[in-house]
Amino acid sequence: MSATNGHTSEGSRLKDPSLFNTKIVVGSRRLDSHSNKTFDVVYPGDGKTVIATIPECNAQDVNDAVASCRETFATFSQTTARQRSDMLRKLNDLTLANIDDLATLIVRENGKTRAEAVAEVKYASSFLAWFANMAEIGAQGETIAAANPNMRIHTMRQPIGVVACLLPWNLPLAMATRKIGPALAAGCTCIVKPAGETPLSTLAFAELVKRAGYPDGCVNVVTTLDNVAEVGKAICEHKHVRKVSLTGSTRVGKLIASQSAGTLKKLSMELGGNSPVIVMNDANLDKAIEGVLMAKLRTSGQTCVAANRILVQNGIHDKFLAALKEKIATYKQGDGEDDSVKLGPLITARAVEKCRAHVEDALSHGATLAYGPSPPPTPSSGGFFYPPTILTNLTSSMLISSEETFGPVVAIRRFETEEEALEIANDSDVGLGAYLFTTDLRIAARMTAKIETGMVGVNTGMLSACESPFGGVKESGFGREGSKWGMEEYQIIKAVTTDIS
Ligand SMILES: NC(=O)C1=CN([C@@H]2O[C@H](COP(=O)(O)OP(=O)(O)OC[C@H]3O[C@@H](n4cnc5c(N)ncnc54)[C@H](OP(=O)(O)O)[C@@H]3O)[C@@H](O)[C@H]2O)C=CC1
Ligand SMILES: O=C(O)CCCC(=O)O
Repeated sequence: MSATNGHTSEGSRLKDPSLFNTKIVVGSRRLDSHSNKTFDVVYPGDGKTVIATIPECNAQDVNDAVASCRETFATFSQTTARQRSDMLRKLNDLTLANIDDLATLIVRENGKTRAEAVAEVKYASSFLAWFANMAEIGAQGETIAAANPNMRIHTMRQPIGVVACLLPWNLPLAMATRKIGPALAAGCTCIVKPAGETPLSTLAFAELVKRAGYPDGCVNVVTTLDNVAEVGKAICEHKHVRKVSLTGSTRVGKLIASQSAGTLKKLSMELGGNSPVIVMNDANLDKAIEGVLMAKLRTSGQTCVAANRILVQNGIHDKFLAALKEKIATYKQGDGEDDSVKLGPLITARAVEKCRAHVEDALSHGATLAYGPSPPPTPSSGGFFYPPTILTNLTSSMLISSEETFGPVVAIRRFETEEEALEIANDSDVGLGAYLFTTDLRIAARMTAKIETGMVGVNTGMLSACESPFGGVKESGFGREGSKWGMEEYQIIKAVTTDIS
């Protein structure tokens, strides 16, 4: 890669440069990898500036990190739920106190706009606050009415052990706290692997974990880009890792599941989506446009709940399209630090290429380009940008109907009846999010019950909140994050039976 090496000055962008960390975390130590190799983190906004050089880990680094997590688990698992609640509150205070620096790191490693990065830190913080509250509530056991009068049965909830948190690059800090927060609340210790593209916010967060007073080894971090196959396998096959939580693609989810089978780990899989949006004739047009743009363009279209197939009923189709074109034209694309910019770049040149391939495939199968450049642009040297694009006349035969695009491409399909919309929406191997716009409560009640996804937004383009269970069905995975169920994923239920005769 041709690169401008700018990372020596990168830390000076932060108010607290000591949050700019480029070493892995193993217990009290900040280390290079056993491999002595490194990889570069590149700023997606120009596609060439190297903002950090990070250790390329191998299986030995994983083993060291797990050993440290295991050693700490012996004592950390014995802390009280109230102590863990207090520690998480302190960690949340530190996260919010460093919101500007964390947002800067997210803008630089991911490319999203500063407003989005600040929103992400707040979202990340909400999981810490939520699980600080849940630490005590979620630790409660139950008394069971035993059939045998001589027996007393009660349950206790205990931390499952060392957990692995495998993070995506699209919301690097929020997905870190959505996993690390409940793990620490439950009394687990964590080996965290951020995505290779976005390790900096995780490494900064690990420093805050230390400052919050957590024992060394509660949160260890290993980093990799090119050696992810070896590192991922070492984590999944390690007998002392008892649980893996992944947010990533369905392809990688299947790999992790098969690699974890030999040690029968508990798994949480938050995988890819292909979210349908259904806009009914009676929808409030302003709300539908606002919701579609939110669901489509957040993080430049790179979320697993991004609207991928926009199904619009015939009676409102043309009005909807005209309003959408007008509104999308106001989305300025560019450098995330520019306040007037609403859309940042994509994460890599590969992501730009995926958008181009989806648009080209749709056009070759009869779609119409309603908005955006023609021909579809290829990755250029000026950053990983793909311009906002609207396609109409989407059909099932197009790639975009079966694969998430992960970019700012809005693909619209007409439908006539409620049944037809449901059939198209459910014609997918995955089922994570779905959105419905209607002002008729009867339609909403019927359709939300029949949509095959883990989450449905009605008259909103935003499904995500720390208090709401996040997760999917079908090949979007299993397990729920956030909410009152999120901590259970990191616990075992132990039943204790006592003979009192
Ligand atoms: N649900 C979600 O939030 C996400 C969905 N995706 C989907 O995947 C598509 C492709 O994106 P891309 O980044 O290439 O996706 P990949 O499937 O290559 O990677 C997704 C994540 O899994 C990690 N990973 C890859 N291989 C392994 C492995 N063998 N063991 C453990 N972890 C692994 C990656 O880490 P690393 O970056 O270090 O390679 C990354 O964090 C996107 O267009 C999108 O559709 C992608 C990311 C997040
Ligand atoms: O998997 C993702 O894309 C990240 C989660 C998005 C969200 O929480 O809204």
